[in-house]
Amino acid sequence: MSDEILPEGWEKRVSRSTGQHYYLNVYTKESQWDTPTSPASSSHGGPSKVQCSHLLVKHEGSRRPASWREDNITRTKDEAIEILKGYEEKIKSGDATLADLASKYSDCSSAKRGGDLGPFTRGAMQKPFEDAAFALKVGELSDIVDTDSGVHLILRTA
Ligand SMILES: O=C(CCc1ccccc1)N[C@H](Cc1nc2ccccc2[nH]1)C(=O)O
Repeated sequence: MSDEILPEGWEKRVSRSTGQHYYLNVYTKESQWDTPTSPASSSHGGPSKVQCSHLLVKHEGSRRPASWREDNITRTKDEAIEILKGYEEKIKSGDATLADLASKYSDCSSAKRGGDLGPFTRGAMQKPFEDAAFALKVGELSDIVDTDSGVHLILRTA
């Protein structure tokens, strides 16, 4: 039936020659006869969509050196990195969670949601952020990631 629910990233197609229906991986454009039972993976076999939370510390060189926390952010990039290293230690030692620290200190509007950015595919975020996020396993914390927005810690949550 054509109203079946398919895992993320698959679409149902009908073969023009045989009328047989098949399934298309929208990321790799590969097709298969069998009904897919898991989300379509990207060409590198990695996930096609991830969900992450992040903690952003902006600095004087940030694209927009302002946030809900501070109208004019003047800290240097080195100072921002040292601050983020402090948060990284607290998270890794179990003294705090990324969500707690992001809600208090992140210079991104996602701070209001504990740093949660929601699910996203490739192409949605700045490339250094995307590459770091898609390389993480679920539950894994990134190293410090540098983007035009500032410096980030990223936690993959799904
Ligand atoms: O771009 C946004 C909003 C991001 C967002 C996405 C989805 C849900 C909620 C927020 N905020 C920027 C700071 C910023 N730069 C980023 C770069 C990559 C990922 C998240 C980022 N956050 C800023 O405030 O300057």
